[in-house]
Amino acid sequence: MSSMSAPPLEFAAFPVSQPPSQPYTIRLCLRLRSSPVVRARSPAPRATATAVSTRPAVSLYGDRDVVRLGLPSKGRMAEQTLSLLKSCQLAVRQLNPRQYTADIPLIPNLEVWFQRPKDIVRKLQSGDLDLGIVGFDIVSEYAQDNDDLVVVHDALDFGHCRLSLAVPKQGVFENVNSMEDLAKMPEWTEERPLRVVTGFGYLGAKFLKEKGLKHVLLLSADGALESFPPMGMADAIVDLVSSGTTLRENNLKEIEGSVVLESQATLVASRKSLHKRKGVLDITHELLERLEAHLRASAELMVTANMRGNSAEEVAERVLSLTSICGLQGPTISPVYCRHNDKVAVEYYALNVVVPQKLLYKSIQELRSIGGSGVLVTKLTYIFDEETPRWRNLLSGLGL
Ligand SMILES: Nc1ncnc2c1ncn2[C@@H]1O[C@H](COP(=O)(O)OP(=O)(O)OP(=O)(O)O)[C@@H](O)[C@H]1O
Ligand SMILES: O=P(O)(O)OC[C@H]1O[C@H](OP(=O)(O)OP(=O)(O)O)[C@H](O)[C@@H]1O
Ligand SMILES: [Mg+2]
Repeated sequence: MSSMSAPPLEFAAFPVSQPPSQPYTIRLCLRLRSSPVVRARSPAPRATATAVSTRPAVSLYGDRDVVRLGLPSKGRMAEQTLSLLKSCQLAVRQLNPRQYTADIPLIPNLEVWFQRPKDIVRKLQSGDLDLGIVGFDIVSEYAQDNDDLVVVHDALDFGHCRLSLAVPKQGVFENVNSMEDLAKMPEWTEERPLRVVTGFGYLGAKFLKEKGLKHVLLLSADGALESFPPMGMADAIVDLVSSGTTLRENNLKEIEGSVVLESQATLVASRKSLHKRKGVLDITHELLERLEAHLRASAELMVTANMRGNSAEEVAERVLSLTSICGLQGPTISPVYCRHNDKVAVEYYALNVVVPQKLLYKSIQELRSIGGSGVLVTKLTYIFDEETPRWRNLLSGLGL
């Protein structure tokens, strides 16, 4: 668990028109950490002999030929990202675990950079990265609805979680079961607003405004948020939920309509890079094809079985009568030739069929019931379709 960032009022939602010391009602005009308002509240720096700039590093967009992919350097997404790429034959080669750079030998013109998830989004926006794998929550929070970033694959099938508001189960919230109930509570006033702590200032503020909450003070922290209400430091939280265990263990509950956003890992790209940097579009195409084909394949298994029969058609009739087996286009049935009394004969047919993983056992039982034997089951690496709709959508979104 990471520690809380201090101070929690970093993006307190005070109105622009009033100084922060006055009573405030949320107007949802957030000042993020490095905002002028926050800086204006710190004492002015003393003049020193050396001028030190604290501006963010500035990139020179056009300065490189190599394409850059940002991957999470830490946290729960890091390992799963590498393992997904490995399953797509795109193993990442990192010479030293402390190095932030690596490569994927199969794609020569690609550099991998390990970064914190939010920095992946920021660097995609600044042009220092071209592609990245990061949770949709982070994309939505840090890209803030502008269209510099393009989500190339929105469902990489790991890092599933939701961003949700939660309140204590007991006390004033005991009978609060929906966002409407929360918005109607008389307890929250200009003088005593509902204090909501979150690491998602942009999404949190937008959501609370959409839900019609009037008197809200948004507080910023980025770890162990579930401890804030029991410690009396906040009334509610907006945080990620996966199994729900952390909420439950801290006596918090989600309420109806409290989900801000559903999230999982995504492949994102910089729109500008897709348009302008040589090689980005081709690499994106290859990554997308491999990821889609692999994810599709990972839900299926290839089943091979021997079937006794008089003809391929007769075997096909029996197989197609089964409910669990239909294959991608239908089963492939081919004769198995063997020598019988010096003559080549066909007694068996080999059946090849792709079966959904969850129907495997049922298919085996059904195959046996129609005379199937010697059943082999193989994992599939890829199922490539003719063209991925995501690629078509990407091109049309780019106007290509
Ligand atoms: N409980 C969870 N279950 C599944 N996925 C999660 C969960 N919490 C977060 N995620 C996803 O994983 C991403 C990274 O979360 P993680 O907790 O590893 O990093 P972090 O919160 O930024 O860092 P840290 O927890 O080390 O402060 C999140 O942005 C989200 O997409
Ligand atoms: O619903 P659950 O499965 O219990 O998961 C939810 C918790 O997971 C994340 O915390 P994390 O472990 O990343 O710690 P953090 O608060 O320090 O980020 C998230 O911020 C929640 O606290
Ligand atoms: Mg975390």
